[in-house]
Amino acid sequence: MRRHLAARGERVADLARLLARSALDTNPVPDWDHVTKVDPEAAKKLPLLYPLWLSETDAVSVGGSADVTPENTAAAFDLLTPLSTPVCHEPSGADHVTKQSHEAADLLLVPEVLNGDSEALVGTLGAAVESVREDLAPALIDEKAPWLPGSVADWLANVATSALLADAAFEAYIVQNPDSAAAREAGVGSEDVLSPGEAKRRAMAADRHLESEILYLEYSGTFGDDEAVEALSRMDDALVRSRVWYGGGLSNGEDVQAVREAGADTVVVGDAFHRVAEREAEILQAAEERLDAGADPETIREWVDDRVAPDGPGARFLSTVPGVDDPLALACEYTGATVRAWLELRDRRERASERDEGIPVIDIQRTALRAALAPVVDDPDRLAATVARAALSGREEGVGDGSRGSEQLSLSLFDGGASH
Ligand SMILES: CC(C)=CCC/C(C)=C/CC/C(C)=C/CC/C(C)=C/COP(=O)(O)OP(=O)(O)O
Ligand SMILES: O=P(O)(O)OC[C@@H](O)CO
Repeated sequence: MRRHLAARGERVADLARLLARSALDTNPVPDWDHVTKVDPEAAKKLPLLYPLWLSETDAVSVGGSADVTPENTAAAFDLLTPLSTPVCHEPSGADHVTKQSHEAADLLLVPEVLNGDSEALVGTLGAAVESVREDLAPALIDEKAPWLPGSVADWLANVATSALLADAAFEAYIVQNPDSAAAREAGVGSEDVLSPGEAKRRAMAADRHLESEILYLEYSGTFGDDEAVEALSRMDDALVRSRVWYGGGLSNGEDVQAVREAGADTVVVGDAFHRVAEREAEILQAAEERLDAGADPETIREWVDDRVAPDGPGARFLSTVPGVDDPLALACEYTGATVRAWLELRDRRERASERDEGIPVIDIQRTALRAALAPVVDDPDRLAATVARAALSGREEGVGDGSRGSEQLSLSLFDGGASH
């Protein structure tokens, strides 16, 4: 009888939780399964056909804790805004939010670190709110309605600041790898790492008091394993509103499954994505030496299949995406398309140089690049032009049309080869 009652009590509790989490779900952050974090610093490269790989993820988040600047953030947004996938902005410095980032991002993610120094909890946030209220918002109002009287413009800037904060999603971070750049940035030392019970209690405070849209368990660079699973399991029953995100060291399906089963709503993958670009640079360099520009797709495909391994970066990244059934086959397909597109772009660039056109112009119509991108975005012309322009741009310069140069692609046509 007691067992029966206990079972009934559990069912009622489950139902209450379900109601609290679904019917009454007021959290504006979508319940994404998989987010890819793109670090804008130049050392973190993107695969040439990054839109293909990113078409598998539910959302992209632009941000990093070291060497991020307003300029490299803007350059990353230039590459990513033509994607059909939502793109979030996760600033780590007060000056990272600019007019351009504000216009480009679908969602602003605001980190607040629960186990770091007070700078990382509210200090940087305070500086950012001040800069939005006193600089960014007045500049936006002035641009849209320069004729408004000063007092009205000031009132509107106040309203705009509140709107920006109301639309943002706050991330309550628990930073658990003291050896990471994120921990250094947030003042988290080894003594600040939380036990699963402490993590749960701070998560409950963030959920119910701070009303954080996201509770982010962060092991940046290393997999949290049993300790992370334990913390997530404890949080799972305890939170009512926050989405639970896990990030750190994910590069295979088993680890993703473990943290999702423990209660992570969303997994975040960073390094495993950037490693795809590192391997790609090697493959493309080899392709330049071994394959003709006019090699047929079948020959390219066979050549690529010999070089893409089940434990290589492409298959590993894709194995972190729930719903990708055959990561190796997809990695071979995307790498094959990349080799084709790259050999063709190089060929077109060489011909343009032979014609001595000064700044080489590549017509993206009828290219393998455009054909590869067409199935994954709404506007393949714009995206193919963006990718070709980024591949053509030098390390520091644009291509003479006012666009910013990009240092992020795995390789550059400007210096005639892979950048590694
Ligand atoms: C614009 C508004 C309203 C607010 C922004 C307020 C800001 C910038 C808060 C940042 C506070 C801060 C310094 C957080 C540091 C922790 C952090 C952002 C970790 C995430 O870094 P990752 O990019 O995940 O780490 P890795 O670079 O190690 O991958
Ligand atoms: O780079 P990794 O280790 O995948 O970590 C992802 C993310 O949580 C970092 O903020």
